[in-house]
Amino acid sequence: MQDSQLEAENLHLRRQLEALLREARANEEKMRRFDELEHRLIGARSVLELLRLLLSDYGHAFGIESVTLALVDADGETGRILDSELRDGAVLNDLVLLPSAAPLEALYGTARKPWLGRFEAPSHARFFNAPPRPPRSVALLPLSRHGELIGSLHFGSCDAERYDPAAGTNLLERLASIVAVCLESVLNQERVKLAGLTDLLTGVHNRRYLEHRCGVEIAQARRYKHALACLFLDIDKFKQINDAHGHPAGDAVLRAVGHSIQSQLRAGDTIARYGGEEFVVLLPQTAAQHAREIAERIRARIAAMPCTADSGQPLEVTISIGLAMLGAVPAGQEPALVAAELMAAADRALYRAKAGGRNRVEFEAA
Ligand SMILES: Nc1nc2c(ncn2[C@@H]2O[C@H](COP(=O)(O)OP(=O)(O)OP(=O)(O)O)[C@@H](O)[C@H]2O)c(=O)[nH]1
Repeated sequence: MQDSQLEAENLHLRRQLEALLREARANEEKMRRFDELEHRLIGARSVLELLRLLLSDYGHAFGIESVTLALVDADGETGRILDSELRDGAVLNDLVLLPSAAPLEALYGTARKPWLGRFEAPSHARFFNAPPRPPRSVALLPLSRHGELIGSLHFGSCDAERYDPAAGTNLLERLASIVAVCLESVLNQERVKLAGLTDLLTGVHNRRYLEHRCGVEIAQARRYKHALACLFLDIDKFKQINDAHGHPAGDAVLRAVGHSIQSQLRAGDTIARYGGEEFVVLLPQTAAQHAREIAERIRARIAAMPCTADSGQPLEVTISIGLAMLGAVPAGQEPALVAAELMAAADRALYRAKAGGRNRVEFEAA
């Protein structure tokens, strides 16, 4: 073989070796980033921290244009957990809550393996929440725990070749297992936390949560000079309902009233059962006139709400509402004291609503 031929071959081999080394280094770097993210996922302390890592940091670290997540939420509990975590009506656009696992079962079949390939709008679009540009290739990862599909993680790329059906899926399967365990763990933690702050009968928050929330809302209202309205709501002649139709009928009325009030509030508002047949609502960033309208609407809806006892007898359910607005607060005043005064003012207004004939709204400046 001639020297020049040997030299050319040598050069070619060297280039090949360099390319392999570059690829090995890139893979090593990818593994390092993967390990780092894996550690952060495992260390996530709240559902929001975990979702941020997955839906935002993961895409940035690996240059993935679109990362979305679907979670099965059959009883609505995950939605409630997220509502209590997300403040001021914030939403997570890249998260879809599914009322059942059926769409995921249809997607993954019994194999429940990651699916890699071209984006197919009819079956994949619902998992990508209308991104600015539809992805060209996707990786769809089933998330299972104890044999049940609990969700699905989706990566979308503008590069049509990025997620190749022939590529190995070991790393993605490992990621899916870790994400499923982490999600289950943080959701369980939040469930326990929420249970301690929820009224078991009505499913709305309890007084303990209200006291904490009221402090937060007052601090925010003072810092940003926002209005804060407080409603004290009490079911009228509730004792008569219990006495005439029994305690279970009374419980059903409490649940229906709690549900009706909640359904009329915005995501950033707070409703809590204060005790017995009393509820408190906090309306941040709501001026007096608007708060009056909301209170009046809640009152009217409940008065019109169809309610029947087990015997089939119609029940007349009405509520009285006291409304108070957070007034000017002297600097340095204890938030707990301010909260107590605000609720006391709403309670005084409620007393007047009762004395004035019930099924009405009364106002009192705090
Ligand atoms: N069913 C049921 N009743 C409850 C619960 N908690 C408190 N109560 C009842 O709520 C009733 C409250 O009665 P009162 O405070 O006299 O008030 P009221 O009959 O609503 O009368 P006004 O408020 O003046 O219109 C009592 O009979 C309590 O036993 C509960 O969790 N379930």
